[in-house]
Amino acid sequence: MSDNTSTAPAPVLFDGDVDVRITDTTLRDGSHAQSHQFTEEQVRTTVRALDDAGVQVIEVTHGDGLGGSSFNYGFSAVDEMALVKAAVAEAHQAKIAVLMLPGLGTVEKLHEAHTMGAQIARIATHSTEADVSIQHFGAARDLGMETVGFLMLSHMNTPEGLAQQARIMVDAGCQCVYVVDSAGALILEDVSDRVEAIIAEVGTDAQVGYHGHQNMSFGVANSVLAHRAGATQIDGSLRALGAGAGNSPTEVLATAFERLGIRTGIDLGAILGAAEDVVTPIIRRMPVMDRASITQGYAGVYSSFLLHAERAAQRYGVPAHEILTKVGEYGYVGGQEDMIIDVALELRDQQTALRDDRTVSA
Ligand SMILES: CC[C@H](O)CC(=O)C(=O)O
Ligand SMILES: [Mn+2]
Repeated sequence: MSDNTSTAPAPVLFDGDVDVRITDTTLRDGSHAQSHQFTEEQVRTTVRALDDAGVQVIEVTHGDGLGGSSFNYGFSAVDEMALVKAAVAEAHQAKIAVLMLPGLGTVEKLHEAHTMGAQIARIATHSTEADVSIQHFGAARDLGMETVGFLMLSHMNTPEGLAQQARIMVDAGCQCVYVVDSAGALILEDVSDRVEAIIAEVGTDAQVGYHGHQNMSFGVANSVLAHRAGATQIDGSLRALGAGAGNSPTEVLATAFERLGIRTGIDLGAILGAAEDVVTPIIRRMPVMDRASITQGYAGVYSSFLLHAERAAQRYGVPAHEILTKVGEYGYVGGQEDMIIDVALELRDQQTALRDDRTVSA
């Protein structure tokens, strides 16, 4: 493992005078809403627009991270390494980040992405499973990459529990730990309490970030509170393009932070243009707050389960929001996508039994 102990000075990661660094994930989390069908040309134009607007980090990979292109998660239209390479070629000031889930993505894939020019490795685990990321942080630091840790479904752990998980990541070489509201389930102090707890644990050993989803419409407000609590890296997505009801819109984050006098280094005119003129025309499915996605926020269900639930709903003739409610009750987490089918079958059987009862008693 690499020599990156928690006694290292706080990482200085930002270029220029910014108070908060925005990472745009249109080309990664947004890939869910696009059913992973981004073309190389779409990646190039989006990166160019984000880079021109002054966004410092742009994430590019399959929606489920490196190695996500598969039967289970959906095949990408274009190999993600080609997309990473294209993004790197278009970015003049922005760094290209890749995300990986240990187990789905491998260290080998990380090496490949680094060879393509990716500079930041974002390693994601469930909010109670940080230990599975240890070797990946070591590998990323050995490659000289900047590192970010994603504690997914952060609502499923307490602030103190999350802080302990953050410590594991930081000791492994993570330079910024994110509170990841994968379900859009956190509301205001739920976020700031978690950010504060992590800061209390990691101090100056690492930064803290926040990644929001819009299922209950709190992405931007939560981001502001996260920043007030000490978070210095915040994620967004143009036009909110992302899983579930989408992510905190990058263009709104930039506008709101500017109004609050919090410097992001982003040019407002340029980012509004990027959202409106570059990304809007290519969107296949605009993320919306509807019955299914709001249910996800309320029930605390992983945002990227939405399309899986909708497909199962169609196939087995049961409502998607009912599937998602049950998935929330059972506490399924990322990686358990196949259980959505089981839930749909369970609901279908219940429906059939109810119908049969009615027929008998009629
Ligand atoms: C693929 C990892 C995951 O979807 C990361 C993320 O964006 C989230 O949990 O919200
Ligand atoms: Mn997400």
